[in-house]
Amino acid sequence: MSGPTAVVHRDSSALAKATAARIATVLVDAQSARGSASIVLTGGGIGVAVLAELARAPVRDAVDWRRLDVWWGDERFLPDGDSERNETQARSALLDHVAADPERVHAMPPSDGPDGADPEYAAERYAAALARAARPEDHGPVPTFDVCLLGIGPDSHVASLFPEQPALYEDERSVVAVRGAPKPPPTRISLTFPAIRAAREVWVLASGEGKADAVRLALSGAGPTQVPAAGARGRSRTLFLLDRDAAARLPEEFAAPGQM
Ligand SMILES: O=C1O[C@H](COP(=O)(O)O)[C@@H](O)[C@H](O)[C@H]1O
Repeated sequence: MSGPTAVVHRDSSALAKATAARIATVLVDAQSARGSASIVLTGGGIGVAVLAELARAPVRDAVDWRRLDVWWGDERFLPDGDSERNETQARSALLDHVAADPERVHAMPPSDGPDGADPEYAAERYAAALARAARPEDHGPVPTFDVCLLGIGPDSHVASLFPEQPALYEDERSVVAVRGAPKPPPTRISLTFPAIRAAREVWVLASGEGKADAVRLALSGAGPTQVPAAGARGRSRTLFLLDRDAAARLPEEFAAPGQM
């Protein structure tokens, strides 16, 4: 796993634009090197803003959207089309505006889907889809995602891995149901740490002063049980992509003069 690097942008708009450009570059590079690319999307304010910027950016035309697998890091377990679903928001921000292959857009099941309102079955279904997509060279039950985007909550949750919850201890399953989440809605589906850590690159996105303490803790050597974002690491690279407000309390070793 790679140690994290922090990159600080002037404000949330610059953060969203720069991250959109980064995504396009990573996807183009992956398609050039391996024929296709894969990305894990996040929900949340800055995560969806990044997708909207990517939809607007001319560089989006450099990506071959049909050779892309789209996965989600977590989902709010709500009916299909609910405006609070991460899938619904990602579709309206980006996926409805590009020529993605519907067969390669792998949304997490909704609460009125084939498993009904049972998030455990829905989590198993998603884990099975990931396992089918994994190839022998992936060495595990999930594909080696090219990039996994994660938001971070003020409580330092990433995906739907909340502090002190049982999902944090999962070391076998790639996807779990989460019940009793402290942030609504209480029922969710989430990738686990082993699935997140299968990604080549993990990017934690944070905007706003309300995230500054969570970012500081995640970069201060805290344990992932108390500070889940501290456990989000990529195989090759881990980036914390921040605006100045979210970076306001960075540990000294991350606060490079050129970034502030
Ligand atoms: O509920 C969720 O929240 C987090 C962070 O959201 P934000 O609006 O505070 O940035 C997000 O990462 C996660 O995917 C989502 O389900």
